[in-house]
Amino acid sequence: MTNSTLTVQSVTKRFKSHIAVDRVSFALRPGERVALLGHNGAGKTTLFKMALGFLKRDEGDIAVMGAAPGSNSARRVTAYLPESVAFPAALTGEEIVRFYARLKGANAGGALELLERVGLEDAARRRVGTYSKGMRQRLGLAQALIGKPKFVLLDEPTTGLDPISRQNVYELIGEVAEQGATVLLSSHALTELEARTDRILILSKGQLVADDELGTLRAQAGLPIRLKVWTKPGAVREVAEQLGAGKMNGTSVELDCGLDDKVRTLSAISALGNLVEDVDVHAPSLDDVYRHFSNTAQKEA
Ligand SMILES: Nc1ncnc2c1ncn2[C@@H]1O[C@H](COP(=O)(O)OP(=O)(O)OP(=O)(O)O)[C@@H](O)[C@H]1O
Repeated sequence: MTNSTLTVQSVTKRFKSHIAVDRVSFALRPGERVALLGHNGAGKTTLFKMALGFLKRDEGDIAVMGAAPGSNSARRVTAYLPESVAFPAALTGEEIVRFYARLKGANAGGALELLERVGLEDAARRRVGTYSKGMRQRLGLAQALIGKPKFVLLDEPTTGLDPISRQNVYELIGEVAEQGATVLLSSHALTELEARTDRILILSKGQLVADDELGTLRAQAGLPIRLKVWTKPGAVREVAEQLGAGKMNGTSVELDCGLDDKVRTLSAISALGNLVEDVDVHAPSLDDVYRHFSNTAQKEA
């Protein structure tokens, strides 16, 4: 546990009689990119606020690199990007990053590089009041990353960003993690997280209902793999019969198989030779995995 960037041990937070976070435990290691997922009101922001020291927990323990959240040593290593960032409209992007660099005792050159890294070099001398929402969000990310933080908390960092900017944000997150920082981000945009995070945490009604790599969660969920077999013209029925498959249309046959059965099924398809033109293999998506764990938790509740 001493090696962890963030340690959360059996943490509970109540608002009057409502339990917002319920006995949650996990630990994050250096260099991990972790997605925190959950329905509206699941407790994600409450957990963030406790890790930042903005809110006191009712039970359990939280430590940021061994220090109490909100303490000087925790604040020195922590960066936070809230879902909506606000900056003084009259200042330019460059003035803002210079200001934060001074505040954090960081090098101004590095801060200006970050401004470039988020694609704001051309707008650096423009007043923030003229920035679009996406530009303000990117400025927020640059500001958060000043001073090479070790623990980076990002609350829906890609909301309001266009596809290229989203890609840039994930590239930057990847670079920061490669340098050893732990990135914990909350998001509802599951598709874009799939290949860009190392670990998934799912909260449901305040409880942590899943915590692992996507591949492991897929295996735990036991969801089927979907295969779509494109056939030679006129061969759909024969291929469907040979594979004992259910669904078919004019040009393709669809079938589901378990993870254990994937190789055997692909061999059976391959044995059909030139009756088959192509095969698409769809592993369960993060959306499917998320739905599985959330629905299971709701049913158990
Ligand atoms: N200050 C507060 N006072 C009372 N209840 C609160 C307070 N803050 C949060 N809650 C409640 O705690 C629960 C968890 O809220 P939280 O904001 O952590 O959810 P979330 O997962 O971040 O949701 P979203 O995806 O909508 O941002 C909700 O039921 C919310 O209404």
